[in-house]
Amino acid sequence: MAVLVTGGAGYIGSHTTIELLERGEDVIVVDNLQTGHEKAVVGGTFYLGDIRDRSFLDRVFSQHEIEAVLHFAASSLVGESVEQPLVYYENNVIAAHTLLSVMLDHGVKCIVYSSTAATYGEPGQLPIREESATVPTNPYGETKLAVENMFRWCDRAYGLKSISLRYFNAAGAHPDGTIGEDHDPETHLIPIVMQAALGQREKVHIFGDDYPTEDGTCIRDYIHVTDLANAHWLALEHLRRHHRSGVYNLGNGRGFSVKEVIETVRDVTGQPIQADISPRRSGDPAILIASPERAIRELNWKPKYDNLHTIVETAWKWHKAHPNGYGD
Ligand SMILES: NC(=O)c1ccc[n+]([C@@H]2O[C@H](COP(=O)([O-])OP(=O)(O)OC[C@H]3O[C@@H](n4cnc5c(N)ncnc54)[C@H](O)[C@@H]3O)[C@@H](O)[C@H]2O)c1
Ligand SMILES: O=c1ccn([C@@H]2O[C@H](COP(=O)(O)OP(=O)(O)O[C@H]3O[C@H](CO)[C@H](O)[C@H](O)[C@H]3O)[C@@H](O)[C@H]2O)c(=O)[nH]1
Repeated sequence: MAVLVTGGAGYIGSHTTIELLERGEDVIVVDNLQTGHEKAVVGGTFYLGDIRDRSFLDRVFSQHEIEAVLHFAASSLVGESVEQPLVYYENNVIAAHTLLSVMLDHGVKCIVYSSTAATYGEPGQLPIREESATVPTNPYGETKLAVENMFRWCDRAYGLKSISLRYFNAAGAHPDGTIGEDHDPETHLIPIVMQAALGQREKVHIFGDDYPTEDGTCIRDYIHVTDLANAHWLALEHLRRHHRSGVYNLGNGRGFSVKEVIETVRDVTGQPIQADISPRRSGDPAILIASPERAIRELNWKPKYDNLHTIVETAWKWHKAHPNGYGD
């Protein structure tokens, strides 16, 4: 039996593919490479194709005996989602609908899903627990939540079992430095600061220093991509054993400000890194910190890279060796 990974050529999907291969799983990756890289897929069977294409998916499900799906494929830029909501409804919601109906046609009833802290919107209380209100403030979070809800109803109607993993800020790279984050355009803070350390950007723009935090900059909960990958394996095992759907936060439960992140990158890289204060980026909540208690308790998840310094070190190893990402 095989595990199908949609979006397995992307940042988090490629790290999870390695984790699955190391666990002895038979892995099938499907990706249309809209933001992913074939070079990031280091094993398993790769199919170039789009999950919105029902006949393509049908062929993959007919050729392999698929037991479960890990669903990463999506569009995931918050700003872009505000400008092009219909693109997000199509690639996140309609695509998930196609995937689910093909899965059910082939009797596959087990899925682990990449959800996000963006499903919560502006948090009412910290740390954020899974039962906190979900009021997304952008189409990205809205479409991710819509798919979680689709799973809930499909469990009731068809017995589909799903685990939705709400990641906070994915960061870092595989500790061996062979795969890492490569997005174009890059919008995430840590790779942007790395680009400044490499001299590829003159400076980092800090989006606002008038937030209600100690140093005025936004606070986020950075979680290592390898710890996310491991959580997917644990979620899959949980579904295999308990056949019970659930929603889990994945974060370290500790927050760091934008200024603290930049300072840590200065420390790790030894580069001075210029930064200026720019206007706020619209839609940024001041503080997002997870309560990861449920995942620790129920999935037996133990994040290994739980300090920012180590997270940044792994990112630096990747960026230093691959200054042009997979284009090298
Ligand atoms: N990076 C983060 O901090 C973060 C945080 C929360 C949630 N997520 C979610 O995790 C998942 C992976 O994120 P990532 O950062 O690895 O993104 P990514 O863009 O690197 O990976 C997404 C992959 O999916 C592929 N893809 C997109 N649409 C497709 C389609 N229609 N058919 C086939 N392949 C398609 C892309 O080519 C890419 O390889 C996404 O669902 C994202 O919403 C990411
Ligand atoms: O050049 C930059 C880039 C980012 N930031 C700041 O750094 C923090 C982190 O920003 P990222 O873009 O790295 O991450 P986000 O917190 O915006 O987004 C992440 O968390 C979201 C959930 O809220 C989504 O899941 C999204 O996919 C995921 O990347 C934010 O305060 C942002 O304003 C800067 O100051 N300058």
